Parts: sequence; C-alpha cells; structure tokens
Amino acid sequence: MLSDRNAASGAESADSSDFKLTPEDLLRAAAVEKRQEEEGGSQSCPLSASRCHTSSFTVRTTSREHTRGMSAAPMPPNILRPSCLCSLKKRFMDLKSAIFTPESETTRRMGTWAAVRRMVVFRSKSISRAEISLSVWRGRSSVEGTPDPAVMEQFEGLTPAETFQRVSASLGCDPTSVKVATYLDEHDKLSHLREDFHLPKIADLPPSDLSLVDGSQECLYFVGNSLGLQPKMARKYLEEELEKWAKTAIHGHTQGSRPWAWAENNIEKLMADVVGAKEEEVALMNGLTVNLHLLLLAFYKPTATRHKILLEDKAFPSDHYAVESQIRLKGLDPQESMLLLSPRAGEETLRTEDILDVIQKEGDSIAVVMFSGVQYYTGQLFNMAAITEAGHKKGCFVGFDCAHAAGNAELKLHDLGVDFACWCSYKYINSGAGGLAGAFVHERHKDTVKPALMGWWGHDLKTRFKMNNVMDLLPGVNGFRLSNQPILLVCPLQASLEVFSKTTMKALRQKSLLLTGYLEFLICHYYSKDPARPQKPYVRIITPRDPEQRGCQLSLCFSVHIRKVFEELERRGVAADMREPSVLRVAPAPIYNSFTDVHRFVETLGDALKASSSSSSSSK
Ligand SMILES: Cc1ncc(COP(=O)(O)O)c(C=O)c1O
Ligand SMILES: Nc1ccccc1C(=O)C[C@H](N)C(=O)O
Repeated sequence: MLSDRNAASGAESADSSDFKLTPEDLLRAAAVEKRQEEEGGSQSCPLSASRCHTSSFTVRTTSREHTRGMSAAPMPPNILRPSCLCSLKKRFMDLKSAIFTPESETTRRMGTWAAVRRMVVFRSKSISRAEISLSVWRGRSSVEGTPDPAVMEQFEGLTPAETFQRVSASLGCDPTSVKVATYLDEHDKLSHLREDFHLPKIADLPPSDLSLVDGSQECLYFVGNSLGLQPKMARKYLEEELEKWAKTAIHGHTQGSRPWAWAENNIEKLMADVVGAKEEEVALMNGLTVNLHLLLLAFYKPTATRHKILLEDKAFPSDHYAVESQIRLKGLDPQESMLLLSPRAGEETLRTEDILDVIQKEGDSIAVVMFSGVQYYTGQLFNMAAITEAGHKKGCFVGFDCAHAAGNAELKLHDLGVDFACWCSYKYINSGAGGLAGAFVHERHKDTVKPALMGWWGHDLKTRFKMNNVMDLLPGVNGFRLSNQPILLVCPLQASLEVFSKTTMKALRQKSLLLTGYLEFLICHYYSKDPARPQKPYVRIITPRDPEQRGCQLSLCFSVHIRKVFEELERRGVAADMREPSVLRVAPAPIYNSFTDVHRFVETLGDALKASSSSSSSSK
C-alpha cells in the first residue's frame, strides 16, 4: 500500500538505500507513460472502471549510494512523487514483498498518479540491475463510485457457486445474469493484465462466419492450454534485437539490455517464480520433449530390480514416446519396464489413492515416477505433493511434465522436493509457438545428478571461452545446457514473464478458481442432462469437480456430435480445441480471460448446441 504512513517509513530508510533513480530514468519513464497513456486512450476497457498502464524500465543499481538527492531529481508531473520513491527504495531492499497495490483511500483520491507495482532484480553473473514496472492508474475516486477491489474480500472462503449467489443477491439479479459477470470483472484485481495481450478479433479467425456474429468483437479465446496469446511487448523486444543484429551484429552477444549470450539467464528468476522454484533450479532451453529426454537420461538409471517408469496410460503422446524410447535405449523392454496407470473402469480420471497405491505396491521396482502436473486431455491436476512424497518413500525419483500446469496451477516444485520437471512455455506462459522450454532439477541434486550429455553451454561462463576442452560443469540444471539459446525465443518469453511478474501465481490461481468455477456453474445450470427433456442436448464435464484437482481447463463431452459443436463454436468466434476421441477443452486463462468472456462463451455454446442438435449423434 502506498500511503502517507508508508512514505514516512520509507523516508526513514533513505540513508541506507542501495539504489538510485537517475533523472534520465525518470524522464524516460515519463515519456513511456505518456505514450502509453495516449495509446491507451483510444482503447476503452469496457469492463473495468479503473485502468492501468504499465511500463518497464531499467534502473541502474549502485551499492550504498546516498539517495537523499533522489527527490531533487527533476520530477515529471504525476509520475513519481518523493514518497513513491521512498516506498520504491524500501521495496527494493525487501525483495520478497515486491508488489504493493495502490488502493489506499489517499491514493485513490489522487486521481492520476503512478506507483511502482513490481520490481524484479536480475542477478546474473554479469548483470546487476533492477527491472521496475511503473503503473499509472487512472480511476475515478471511490467517492465517485469506482468499484473497490477489496469488496471481493467478503467472498473469500465461499465456494464459487456461493459467490455467484451472493453477488447476484446483492445486485438483485439472477446468478446467471450477465450483470454478475460484469460485476466480477469490475472487481477483478487482475483484469488490467488482459491489456498486455493481443486478443484476436473474430473477423480475423479463419473459421468465423460473419453472418452469425459481429466480426469486430474480440474472439472468445479459451485455448491458452494449447497456444497462449501474444504479449504486446513481444514485438517490441523482437524488434529491438533485430535492430541490434542489423546495426551491431556480433556485438549483440554481449551488448545492450539483453545480451544474447546470457539473455535467458535474465528471465530465469521470473520463470522460477511461476513454477515455485529457485532461480538456480531452472534452465530455459530447448523444447519440452528434448528437456524430458535430457532429464530422463540423467535420472533414469535402471538396475536389475529397479527398472520401471510409472506414468499415466494416457500421457501426452510425446511423453509416452520419450519414456518408451528411454527404456529401449537402456536395452530394456517397454512391455516390462513401462508401468502404465489407467483410471478405474467407467471413470475418466485417476484417483489419487490409486496412484499412491501403485507406488506403494510397485515402488521397489520403480526407478522413476513420471506424471503430468495437469493432464492435457481431462484437465486433472494431480496431487503432486502426495505423489512426490509417496515416490520418495519408496526410493524413486519423481518428475513432472508441467506443460499444462506451468502458468496455470500454483506449482511448488522446490518446496515439494520434486526431483525434476520440464514444461513448455507456449501454452499458459504465452511465449509463442515452439517457445523456449523450461527444465527444473532440485537443488539437492546439484552436485550429484550429472547430465548424460554435455555441451559448451553447461560449462561455467567464467572459463567457457578459454576453449581448453576441460569441462568445468555448472552445478545442477545449469550443467544440462547444451547450446546457446535463440534470442528470438527469449524476447516473447520475457514479454510474457514480465506480465506474470506483475502479479503472483497465488493471485492468478485465486482468480482462476472463480473463473473456472463460473464456467462450470453456468454450464451445469444450462446444459445438464434433464431426464424430463430427453431431446435436450447436454454437456458432461469429465474434469474433476473438485477445484483442487483441476487447473483452469474444463474438458467437455456432449450428447450431440462433438465435431459439429466444435465447428459451430468456431463459426461464432470461439477458439477452443477438440481432442480426439471426444472432448472439447475449454481453458479460461486467468491472466487474460474475463468473466464476461465466460458468460459470452456459455451463451454461444447454447447457439452451437442448438445448431448441432439437428444433425446429432452421440459422441460418447
Ligand atoms: C503434456 C505435454 N507434453 C509434451 C508436449 C510436447 O511438447 P513439445 O512439442 O514442446 O516438445 C505437449 C504439447 O505439445 C504437452 O501438452
Ligand atoms: N504445439 C502444438 C503444435 C500444433 C498443434 C498442437 C500443439 C500443442 O501444443 C498441443 C498441446 N500440447 C495439447 O495439449 O494438445
């Protein structure tokens, strides 16, 4: 909170400050803010009464610099007040709580103002700088009726359904009314993050039928589980590097704000925050399947008695093939060494008790337990804590493919003691198709688990260029790096991770529970099976109904032909995806989807079901 009280306490710490904003930094920030303000002025955000524009800039850091002079820097109007600077400085010293939200009565009354929302310190070998986001909030004061985000706190502890009932009661409308969605959007503290992404217009999506829907509307994008949206800063960062390449060529390796030779190191802390890891436990490199292979090569060391890999029977095909081929590579037979776990007959998802039971019974012969964090088909979020604990009790390594969990669920890879994990970044982490993937190795293995394959990028940077062919392997996951990373993949990933860094996975998850709960609530309300109306098309949700056992995705089956439903949705501007044999996956991503999106989707689903039911034939 930025308040006069904070300003006072910030002033107390001025003498011991360790960083400095230069006048140029402030002027640069002012220029960026002004430009964003002008650009933003033409885009109205219909659902949010308060508007927030954010920009990042770099602040040089110097140790033990006296900062009294800071407030004497030329202060652009409405940008950073001295009290803000003091708070900012204080925050810089206390990096664990790097977010503060401008919600105090004092600041709301101020109208236009700016504050530091998020600071991230990059601590790579050669860089010492702080990335600071400024947010300019434009809001009417609460006296004029701006919804107070704190209002949502009264709903804490309620189930999503109870929340919708309460909200509708307070608004005097039905829980299914669009007014509820509007209200939830207005009180969504994260709604401003949507503005950091390009949302395609319906007219631009190839399957849209403009005789059915207004093409100028934003599409209903629910397929962040396959490919996330483009962060707006991606283009700028890419252009910066293309420009640098054009102008300075080879010097780009070491120069500029994003030196190519270690650019990915600068964003690994941000990625580590998203997956609940320490910075040194995360490497950004390769693609997901490549990383899975590299990790299995290091962790899967079968012996005569302990040679199995436990995984889901319906794991994502690439994972299945990776495991199968790793087993073969060791001269073993997948029939013997691949332990596949299926749901009980008639059930769609695995029961935690059954997973734990298999680990308990078969654990002595299992070398590696390899699950997904969130199952791509059913949307089931596995109990990673229980699986990890059970695997460890039996002496197995435990790894997770977090492709559908990273940026979706609140992961705690480090705290859970997961041995290794990998994930891609193009789904919920919005880095663009084929984006740079992530790999995690727990720090306790940093000196014991070595990569089976080595490359020069796993060599300590300090001596890497001595070229003496004597490997000085970096500890832990850092030693798994093989090649220098493609800067053109780092740029969009940085753009997205900076959006994540404006909030926390905890806050995103909190919104997600409500958002997906809203989708479930409306689907059940409108499209449940009704024995009294056997002709009515209905929807069945195969994703676990327990919110703790799912991320944001719901997987839907239909009483009518699923492909027809899918096509009718696409014609109406919905981007979702169909997975063989019989589900439609709908994934409201809390970072950019709104409650109004969900409401529009459920309405559109009604139209699609109606259009499909004429030619219906059961999909299940
Ligand atoms: C769970 C899961 N594993 C593996 C993959 C394969 O990823 P990649 O093609 O990036 O290696 C995907 C997505 O394509 C996935 O969803
Ligand atoms: N990268 C892709 C390229 C083409 C088609 C699909 C993908 C996916 O990522 C699919 C995703 N893994 C899924 O869960 O279905």
